[in-house]
Amino acid sequence: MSVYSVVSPAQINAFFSHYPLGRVLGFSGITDGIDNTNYWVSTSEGEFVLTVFESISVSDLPHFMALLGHLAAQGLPCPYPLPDRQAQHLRLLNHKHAAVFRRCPGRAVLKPGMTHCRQIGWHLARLHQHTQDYGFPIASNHDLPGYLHLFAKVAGQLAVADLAVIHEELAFQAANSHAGLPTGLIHADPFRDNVLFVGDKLSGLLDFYSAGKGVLLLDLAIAAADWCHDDGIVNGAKLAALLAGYETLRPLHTLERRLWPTLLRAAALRFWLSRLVHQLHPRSGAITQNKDPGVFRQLLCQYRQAHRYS
Ligand SMILES: Nc1ncnc2c1ncn2[C@@H]1O[C@H](COP(=O)(O)OP(=O)(O)OP(=O)(O)O)[C@@H](O)[C@H]1O
Ligand SMILES: N[C@@H](CCO)C(=O)O
Repeated sequence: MSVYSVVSPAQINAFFSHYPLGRVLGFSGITDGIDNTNYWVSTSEGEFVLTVFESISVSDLPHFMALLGHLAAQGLPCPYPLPDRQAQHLRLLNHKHAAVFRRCPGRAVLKPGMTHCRQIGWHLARLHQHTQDYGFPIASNHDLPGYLHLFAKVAGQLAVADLAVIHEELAFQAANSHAGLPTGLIHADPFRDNVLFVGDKLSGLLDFYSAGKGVLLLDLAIAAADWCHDDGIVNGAKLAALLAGYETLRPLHTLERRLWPTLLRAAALRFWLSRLVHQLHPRSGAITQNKDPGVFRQLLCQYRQAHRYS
């Protein structure tokens, strides 16, 4: 998260007065993440997170709020928007839509081990199972047109060597369609900073604002891109643990197994491109993060090398 919308104590107090959540005792901006503005808020009733939505379209927001309610009702460890005194889940703050969530226990694990990789795999399978019949109306942009859209934003500013890798990879992805793979609701951003653990137990799966209908296996490939390497060096044992955790609940189909190396490459390409967009077109904000795009270039090159010899 970054803080783009700066709010005053008076605004926070006024905002929270619409909720039956007690008296505000203090608040501070959260620096993790990129897309929305988040604040920790302590009240006399407990610990909360206030999210000010910065870029999600107003027409999409109710769908995300309903999805979070559905996931929580299914017993997934996901924060859901708390209702205000009028039973509304969204309110305006500084002319932007905002919502309040209970703060989940736990911390993000920055150096995950096998158990963590296994658990995120298992929870993604659980997410996919519990949303099988959930009609989510938003399509994921994790597909070739989405990659091309991101690439168009940065192509003019890239080094020749990077352009060559990206062009080759886009051509490879175009020639290896994901058609026929099982689809459903995907989280699309199951990065380490969106997952909390208490000890070795997963206690929070956060940030569903990239979710959409897409290829299920992409969720695993995206998780692999963030969880299954050690400082940019692919860790095969962690990849195996991620897959094993997932397959405990949902064994992969033959086509999914065949396309796994292709999807690993797609996920690395996607986050290389999206981080380049953030780096080369930064948004202004009071506290903002810039994450390294290079790690995904490095992963993509390793995946390509491994795929060539597989
Ligand atoms: N309900 C919650 N409980 C505990 N921590 C939370 C909660 N909601 C958000 N956070 C914290 O705030 C951070 C940012 O939240 P979130 O990931 O939703 O923001 P974002 O800007 O949408 O991020 P991203 O760039 O990953 O899309 C999380 O990494 C987590 O540390
Ligand atoms: N998790 C993504 C940002 C998602 O918007 C990244 O680290 O690049």
